[in-house]
Amino acid sequence: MDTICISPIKDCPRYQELRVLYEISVALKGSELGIEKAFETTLSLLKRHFYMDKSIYYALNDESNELEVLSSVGLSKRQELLATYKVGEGATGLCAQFLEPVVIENVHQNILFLNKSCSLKESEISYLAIPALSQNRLFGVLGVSLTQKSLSDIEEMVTILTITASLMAQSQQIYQTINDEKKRLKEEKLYYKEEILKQNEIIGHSAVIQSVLDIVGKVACTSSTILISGETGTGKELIAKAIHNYSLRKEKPYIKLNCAAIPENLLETELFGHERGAFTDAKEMRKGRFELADEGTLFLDEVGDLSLNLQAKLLRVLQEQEFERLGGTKTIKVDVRIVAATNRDIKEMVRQGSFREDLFYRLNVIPIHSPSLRDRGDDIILLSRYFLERFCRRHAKERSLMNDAETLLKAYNWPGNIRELENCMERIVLLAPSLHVNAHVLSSVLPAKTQVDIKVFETKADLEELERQTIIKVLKECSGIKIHAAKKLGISNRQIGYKIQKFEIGVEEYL
Ligand SMILES: Nc1ncnc2c1ncn2[C@@H]1O[C@H](COP(=O)(O)OP(=O)(O)OP(=O)(O)O)[C@@H](O)[C@H]1O
Repeated sequence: MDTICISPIKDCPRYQELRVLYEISVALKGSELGIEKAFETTLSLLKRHFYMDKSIYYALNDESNELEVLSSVGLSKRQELLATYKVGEGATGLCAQFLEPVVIENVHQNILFLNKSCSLKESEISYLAIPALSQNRLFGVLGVSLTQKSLSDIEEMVTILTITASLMAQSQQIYQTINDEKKRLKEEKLYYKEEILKQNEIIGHSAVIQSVLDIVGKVACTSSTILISGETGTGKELIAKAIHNYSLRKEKPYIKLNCAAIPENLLETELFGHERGAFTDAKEMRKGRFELADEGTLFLDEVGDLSLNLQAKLLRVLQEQEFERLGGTKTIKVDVRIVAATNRDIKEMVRQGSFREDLFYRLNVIPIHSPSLRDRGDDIILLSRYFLERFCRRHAKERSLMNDAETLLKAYNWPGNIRELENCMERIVLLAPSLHVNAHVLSSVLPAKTQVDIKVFETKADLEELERQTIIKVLKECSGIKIHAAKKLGISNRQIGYKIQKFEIGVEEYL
């Protein structure tokens, strides 16, 4: 009987080469996680399979235009450092310059083989330098030293090494892209972190804001409930964040709920969450803000807008720190610090019966009043400069306030407080036609009814008149009490006394 003898495919030399290339592609697949290990495995596979003396991958340093060893098998660390080639220098450099393989058949007799690493051995015969290209761009050079035992067909070897070098270049390209992206994201994260920190900074030297910060410092580390009152835009939320950031809960969640921004029928779900199927649209269970804020701080903004029904529910949570999700029966216990805020006159609401007295006392354990901007004296200037600088940076512009503009800022009433000032400074940065912003330009970005007649600011006398008017206005507001007016204007008692005398203001009129 005839027997058919098929030689095993493993014995075929082509099979072995393809097998090595396959193993190399597998090794390089994981290179986006760390290129060193993948390249080392690749170079080891080449060295072992083709009986090479050394296999080296040089990466092109775009800045220095030099080829530096990224990975090698057969070189010591010191030799790796020595083996740096300029583009065009020696066989490795020429390969990078002409983007073509360079073959040195006898390394012992060829001046192009520079042996900068001082690692040449007797057993080495030839050297091949292959450009590592990806999308026609040079990423490095693959250099190998062949021995007597290495494959005899140089052309075949060049083909295999060209495929390998191209795979290595592709891996390097992917790795570099991922690394560049990671670096960019890291820098961006740092930038936003700093921006957020800066935006949370409470700016102000006035006595009124310093006393607020004093209270914040004292109560932040306790778990007491805090009620922040004050006009809109005075920084109540900023104070709430500062309380959280200075507290022992700072690593835990800070959750905000604006009670006025959510429709009454949804507010309960927002606060306490709901079980699956609690109502038609409740496809999944959802945690409410109380649960999300567990171990952290819950900021209830515009708490004065809560309905009486929800006030009763809130009171229960505050008393017992427990509640049930909508449609649920399980009682959930939480440890939440409440900071509430309102721009309404809550005491008046209690008197009128629209706010529960018991809830008011529960919330008002530590009252903090956020002062209006017009009561912060020179903080107006401090804050304007701060916002101006911030928006200049953001919009890459340069603007500065002239003296008459700053005087006008202090004279203006700021009904929208710091938020209004902030918006005003952004408008100035975007709209002011020139670097130096004067009162005329400033008045054009303030609300129409407050715009100041430009003529007022034509001379020094005009400015003094504005100052006189401002002092009279504040004196009237303070019923002629100089010490109060001085505080409000952010000047000393002596200064106000001097100005009253200078402008011949009859204080008695206002007493
Ligand atoms: N002292 C301050 N320093 C720097 N920025 C401030 C200061 N106070 C307030 N701001 C800024 O003013 C804007 C309004 O502040 P915030 O939202 O905290 O006011 P609010 O009193 O909570 O307003 P509302 O009552 O309308 O909710 C924010 O952009 C905030 O960053």
